[in-house]
Amino acid sequence: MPPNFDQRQPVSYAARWAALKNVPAFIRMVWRASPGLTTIMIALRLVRAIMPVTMLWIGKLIIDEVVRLIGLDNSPGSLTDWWQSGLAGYLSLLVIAELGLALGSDLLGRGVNYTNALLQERLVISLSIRVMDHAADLDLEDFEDATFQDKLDRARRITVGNIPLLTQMMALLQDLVTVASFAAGLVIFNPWLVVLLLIALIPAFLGETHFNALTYAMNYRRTAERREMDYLRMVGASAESAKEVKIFALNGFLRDRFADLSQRFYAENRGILRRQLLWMALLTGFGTLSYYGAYLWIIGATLSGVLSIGDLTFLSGSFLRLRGLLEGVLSGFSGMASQALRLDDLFDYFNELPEIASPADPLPVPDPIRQGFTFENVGFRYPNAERWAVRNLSFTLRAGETLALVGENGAGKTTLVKLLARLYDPDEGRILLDGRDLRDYDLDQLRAAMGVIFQDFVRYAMSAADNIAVGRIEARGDLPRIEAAAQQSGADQVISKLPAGYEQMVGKQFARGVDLSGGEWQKLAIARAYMRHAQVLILDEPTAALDARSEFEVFQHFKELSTGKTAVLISHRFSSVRMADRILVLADGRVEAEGTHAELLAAPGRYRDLFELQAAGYR
Ligand SMILES: Nc1ncnc2c1ncn2[C@@H]1O[C@H](COP(=O)(O)OP(=O)(O)OP(=O)(O)O)[C@@H](O)[C@H]1O
Repeated sequence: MPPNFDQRQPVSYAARWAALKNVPAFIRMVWRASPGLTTIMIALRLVRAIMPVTMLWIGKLIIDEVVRLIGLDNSPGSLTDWWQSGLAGYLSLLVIAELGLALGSDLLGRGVNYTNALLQERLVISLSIRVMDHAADLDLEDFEDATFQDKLDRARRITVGNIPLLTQMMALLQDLVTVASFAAGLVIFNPWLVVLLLIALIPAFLGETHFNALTYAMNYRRTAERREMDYLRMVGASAESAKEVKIFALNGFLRDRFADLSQRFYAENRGILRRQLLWMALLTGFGTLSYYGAYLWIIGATLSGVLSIGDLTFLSGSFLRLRGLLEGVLSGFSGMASQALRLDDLFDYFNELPEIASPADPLPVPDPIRQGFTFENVGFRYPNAERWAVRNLSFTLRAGETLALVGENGAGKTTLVKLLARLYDPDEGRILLDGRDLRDYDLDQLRAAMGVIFQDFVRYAMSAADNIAVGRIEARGDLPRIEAAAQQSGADQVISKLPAGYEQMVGKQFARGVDLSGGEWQKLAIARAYMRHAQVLILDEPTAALDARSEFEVFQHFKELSTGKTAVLISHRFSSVRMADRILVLADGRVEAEGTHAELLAAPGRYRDLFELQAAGYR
């Protein structure tokens, strides 16, 4: 196994910021996950946002009132005297209000955390469901594309665990409102204070952004080296490589290579850090100067009586908090940009649209099918494949017949079945059902009319009953029907040996699961086909792991149960194939010969050769 280190391609600084474009769509997703919780969350955050300025303002009123009371002639001495004099009524109200706000702020904080946790859960659930639903709509072809698989994998990973962007976005909203409320407070006293504040912050902010961009660009430029360093670190100290590193005494080599790379990195990084140190010292110094300029004005105005002592505390408090808040807002945007970048994967995935779908005005699938399916010069190539999997394929699958497909590995048998079930559409030619193109029919009805069991059927880590019920999931609660299907495929014998019978959990993924042999799994899978009243039954070699007797029995059952139905079976065993009404011999994606077993054996050709080869093995 290759050492596991982050292989994601990084993006440029500009692209990172551009990812903020995803935020509106993200907000819609949050809203859709839970309109109620989103509203409560925003309301709580908004109330919380204006609390700091309100508390500071009441603090100012308290100080002004205290100063006024102290200045009174004959002011009472102790707190009790004050209380009895009735002079401190307004002050008491203010203090109670301040206390109430402090308690309320705590409570609100907890409310925000609670709502946030619930909303996170709702969002993860709703996104996971959307990812699953969307996967069900997409074409099989998409799943065979490596780029798409990466996309799907990353989209799925986003929906596991918390989504930090949600919390970041809400916290940023709250901080922005708090900033606005403090700034409004400053404007009331003197609009120039806001200007001074901006002068104090903007140069430092620009400087910080510039150096962040430089560091980011350096990391971006050195991606290859950084990944090599990660790789060396992994190989140098991991369980997978420990054996070889010891045997070949590679430690010194790996360490020197790592040290060499990191030294170059270090030198460049130090250069940036030095310049940052100088510039930032200057710019923040400038900021501090204008901050104290504002402070000077505030003190001056207080001394000259324009401002009260309460105003002084309010303004200096506001100034101090605004500085911290604005820095937080700026880094909040930057954090949001990185998180929003991860959403690209999710949106890319959601933007992928299926090509195989029902037409606008679909035909109903005929019941019963009268003529059957006709392949007319069908050609199909898998995505990104050079070779045609099938080409110039022409034949008819007649309604009511049992057709066997034979051919060597890679001849195109499974591909033919996938085309028949419209898991893919042909690239050339067409497939007709009762004279009309397969693409004109309702896709859901078409799939419902077919029971296909593939050679690589899924082994569900669920109960034995559910493993059969997946063939017709609506009938999951219908045990007699499940039992009948099991009996028809021979799965009933497997299930009777399980400790918990039909309720037995199979597969080893979960505790209490009992694993089955390949042949036993196949019997469960084949029962799925009998769960549906399909007009067309297809068994694509799901019997490979069955012993000869079981396969014979399975196919005999299949033949009996498919009387009057259209059936296709794929097998490499001639004992099974010969039961079919007609046999198609495929080679290189085309029909090479067709006929009954007897007809095909009578003439020289691939069928006879293969048959004799197999027969020789048993002699
Ligand atoms: N998902 C895929 N992507 C690319 N090529 C594929 C894919 N599946 C099959 N092929 C190719 O298409 C050709 C036909 O494959 P197909 O699976 O239809 O053969 P088959 O006759 O069913 O073979 P087998 O007897 O081994 O099951 C082969 O050359 C195969 O390599």
